[in-house]
Amino acid sequence: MVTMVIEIILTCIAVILLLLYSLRGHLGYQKACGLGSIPRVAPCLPFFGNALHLDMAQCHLSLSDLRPKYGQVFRIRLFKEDIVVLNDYASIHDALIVKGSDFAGRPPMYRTSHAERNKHSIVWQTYTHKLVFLRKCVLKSLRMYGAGLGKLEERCAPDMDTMCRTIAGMGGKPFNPRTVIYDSVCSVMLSLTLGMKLDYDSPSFKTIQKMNALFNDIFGSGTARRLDFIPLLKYFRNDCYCRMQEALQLRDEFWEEQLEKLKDSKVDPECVVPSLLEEVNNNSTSVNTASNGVAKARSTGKQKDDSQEDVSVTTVKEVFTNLILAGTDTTATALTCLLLIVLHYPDVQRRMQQEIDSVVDSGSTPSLADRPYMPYVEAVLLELLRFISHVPLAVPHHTTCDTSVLEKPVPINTVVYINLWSLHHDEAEWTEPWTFRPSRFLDDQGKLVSPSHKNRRMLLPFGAGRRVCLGEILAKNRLFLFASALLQRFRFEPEDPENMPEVDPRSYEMGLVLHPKPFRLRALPRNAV
Ligand code: HEM
Repeated sequence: MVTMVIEIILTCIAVILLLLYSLRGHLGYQKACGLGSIPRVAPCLPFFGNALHLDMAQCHLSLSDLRPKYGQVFRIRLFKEDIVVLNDYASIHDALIVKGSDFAGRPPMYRTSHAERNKHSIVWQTYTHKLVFLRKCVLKSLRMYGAGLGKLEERCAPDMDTMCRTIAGMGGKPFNPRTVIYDSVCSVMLSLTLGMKLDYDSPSFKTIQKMNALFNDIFGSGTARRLDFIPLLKYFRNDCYCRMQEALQLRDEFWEEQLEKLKDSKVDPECVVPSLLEEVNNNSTSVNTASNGVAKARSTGKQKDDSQEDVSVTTVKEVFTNLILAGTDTTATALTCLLLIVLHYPDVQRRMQQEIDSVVDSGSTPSLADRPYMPYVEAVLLELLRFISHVPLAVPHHTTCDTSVLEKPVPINTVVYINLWSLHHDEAEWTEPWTFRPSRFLDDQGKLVSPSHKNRRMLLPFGAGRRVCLGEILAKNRLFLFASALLQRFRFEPEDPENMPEVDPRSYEMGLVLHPKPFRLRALPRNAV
């Protein structure tokens, strides 16, 4: 009896505390916190905030709908968290470029801090010396300049060839292009990061596909976010939590299998994973040296800082997972969307093919050296990234100090969403934003407008500033190589011209990135090669 009374009292205290906590926002707490000058979206309910009024599965659409009423910068509340949303070029530029490091953090989230992933990751780590160091290492290994570009072509060639042969093998019958494109893009990513190729049918390749699919669910589905707000759900067999455990297990299995192979002399030592592992080896050597009382120095003789010392095998594993995930779904989806778009805009397909045929010798495949001579193809790729904006809210940012956006104060540790979707579909800036129109990026002579042209400045599909996408140059080059090879070799036609799948990106579904609904097409060989 006494126990029951105690339990009831404790439950009442817990409920009162919870209510008081969730009412803080309504009692002027936010004003005290310094977000008072940024309009807050209503209705903001106790405990839930705006969570019940936003479509969490298509948050970019809900947030963009709020812009006419609340302006370019507003804030929403999801459970106990206030989130500032930046919706136009002026505010995004101010935060990411002018204020740079102030907005370069990442918020702590249960899904990313589980198993301490955010301490090792590039995508999820907040703005630390270690992050800056890791970004530098990866960029150096990817080498998207000079001779590095030749290497990229070499690494892409076998997978592009497999992709085109598989498509040709369909013999003009309708098929869903997603899988074949996805496998080729994923294989290039594995070869760029590990420095070796995996067979598409190998168990290791299948493990990666499965791991990617699980992470896609974990970060894509709106309901998965509940775990960040209510981590206790993990004790109730929460779906997202179970998937997270499974994905990490697959990642570890893959890693155990590959680690031995990575010691093989055939592996390119300059690729991301081997070169980071080398860094770890150097660290352990120098730590041992330091513990013997000798000066703390790397094998190269240079002084090193804490950020380098902190790089462990766990870090390498996490960076590898980041690159495979971020580098596959984004590019594969953009290419799949391009095929859907050319079904709807046959004139775009014809003009791309005319340009490719006029620049590339018959018998050769397009190379990166051809890029400057193909302004129309370039304009199509820019318009593709604007039109689909398939990373619509970028990755959440977090303020690293008390700062401001467009002179409105924003306190330290505030979550900030960069609404690229709204930026790229703003009717005041883009004429007919829901129409696919590559000519926005061309001048009267059909040349690509300069990077300082308003339309190019306002196009930020990779974000900007300190956390700009690490794969931006790789992605642009790979999109060019894959897109021009596909259009050189095939004419794409709808399976059923009367019943074409929707091209409007407002109909796409959210995963890790936005995806069009599955569709089928016919690929008819052209005779250019
Ligand atoms: C069409 C292709 C791609 C698009 C549209 C895209 C877009 C983005 C965006 C919007 C962000 C978030 C920027 C921010 O936080 O403000 C990002 C981050 C990132 N992307 Fe990409 N991306 C693409 C391809 C790639 C590729 C191929 C790689 C592989 C190297 C990659 C690796 C990353 C990484 C590691 C980050 C996290 C950077 C950080 O947090 O410091 N992405 N990407």
